[in-house]
Amino acid sequence: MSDAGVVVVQGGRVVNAEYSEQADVLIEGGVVRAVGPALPVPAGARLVSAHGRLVLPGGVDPHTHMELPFMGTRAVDDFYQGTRAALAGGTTMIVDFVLGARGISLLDAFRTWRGWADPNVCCDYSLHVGVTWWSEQVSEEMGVLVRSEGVNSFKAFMAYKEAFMLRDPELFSVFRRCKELGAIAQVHAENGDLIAEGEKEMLERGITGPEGHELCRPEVVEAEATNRAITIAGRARCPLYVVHVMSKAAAGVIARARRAGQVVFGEPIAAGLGTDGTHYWHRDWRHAAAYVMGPPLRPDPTTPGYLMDLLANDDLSTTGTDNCTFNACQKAMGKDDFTKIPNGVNGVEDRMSVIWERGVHSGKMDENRFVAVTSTNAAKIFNLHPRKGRIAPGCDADLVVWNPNATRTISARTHHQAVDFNIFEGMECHGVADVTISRGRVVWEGGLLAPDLRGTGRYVPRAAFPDYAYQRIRAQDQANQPRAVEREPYQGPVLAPDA
Ligand SMILES: NC(=O)NCCC(=O)O
Ligand SMILES: [Zn+2]
Repeated sequence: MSDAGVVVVQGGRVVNAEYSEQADVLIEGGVVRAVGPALPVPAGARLVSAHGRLVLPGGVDPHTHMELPFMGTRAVDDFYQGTRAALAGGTTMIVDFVLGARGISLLDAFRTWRGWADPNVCCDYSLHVGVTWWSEQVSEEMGVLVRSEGVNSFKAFMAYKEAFMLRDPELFSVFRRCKELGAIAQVHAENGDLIAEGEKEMLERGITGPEGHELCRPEVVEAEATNRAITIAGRARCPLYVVHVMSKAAAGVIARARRAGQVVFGEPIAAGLGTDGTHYWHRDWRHAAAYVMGPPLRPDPTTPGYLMDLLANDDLSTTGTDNCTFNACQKAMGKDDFTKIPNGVNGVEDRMSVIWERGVHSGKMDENRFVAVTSTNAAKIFNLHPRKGRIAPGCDADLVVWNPNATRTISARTHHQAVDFNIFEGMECHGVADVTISRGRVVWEGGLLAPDLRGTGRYVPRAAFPDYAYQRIRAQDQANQPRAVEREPYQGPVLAPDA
């Protein structure tokens, strides 16, 4: 099942973000060579039937945290198991985050993450880099990362006060540096000071369970920070990408900014589109703790549908997962104090099916919009397009034979992730990956993963100044240049300042 020679995907409906067509796809050497009706089949080619199926670009998950060291432990889905699971769900590329501690060289942290990922990834991957502190050194290293290491996106945190949080002037400096370098600024938008105060208040009130996690960081805490980040990025005239948009209020802030012409992109995640924060009030502590992530899922049950509406109409742009998984014993580090529950949930395996079910099967978006929000838009924003997120001659042969009529029921008992819980447990989804092809190899077929996938993925460098973001930024800079007013010099008396 894992041959990487010539493959012909026959008889499917090829779906790109702009249009769909009935066509075969000829793959050779890991690259799409031809797309068209009734293509001649080269001798010895492997045939993959897509009759009655859709052929989609493989999913690009722009937000994962495989084996992240975090909150005193380490995420259990590592680069191997996490990317295997991605392939089983139809995702063929992830973009993970380098997150070094304060004071750590960004370059050293980047090399550490490459060391973890390169020998283990089962699909292609790239790396955003977190800027968790600010200095001349950080500024210089951002330049090296862009020029020499193929990084074009940097994430700043407005939360995690004791660990990663930056203050407004630091955010401004990071965003300005991103602008100079042609990078995309990313932000985790929550007000870290208010969260810290809220945590104290909840614990003082005797609220120690997972519900305290949401109560101390309600929607307004996310919306305020989202608005502040957009304001600061606007002043830095830098494109901004807001990761994990979890609330109606924050999504509304992004929608308004986009309608006012700002270059800002919002990323809801599978968790926020597929489930909600009522679980924090579940009587079973382990169940409730499994949903703890930041920003939290929202208890308003209309939130997932609302976020999907905004995703469908382009107020929101991409979908990630923030996949960052912890087992029961790790979550139990916070059994007496919700502030110690490691933050994070699953999603990398189920994102495509959850979005198909809630987005396409529900009638909110069509198959082309599905492709846009699961691969193409992320590929455009992070300068991977058309290599990723598109099926056309010259593109990487990362694609999925998608069965829109089949269903599967999500469960931790059957998923391929390392984590012992699934936040979508019991959800029946239409939309199933029948076959996944990664770098021209059939890696998932008939419910089985190829056995020899470890280390077969590659690091994908990304060039600076993606047109999708920077064309408009350049034009706006040109159009909005501040100009001094030409005046006759003032000729009147001038008061001498007091000595
Ligand atoms: N989101 C979350 O809860 N965990 C991963 C780290 C982060 O992205 O904030
Ligand atoms: Zn994250």
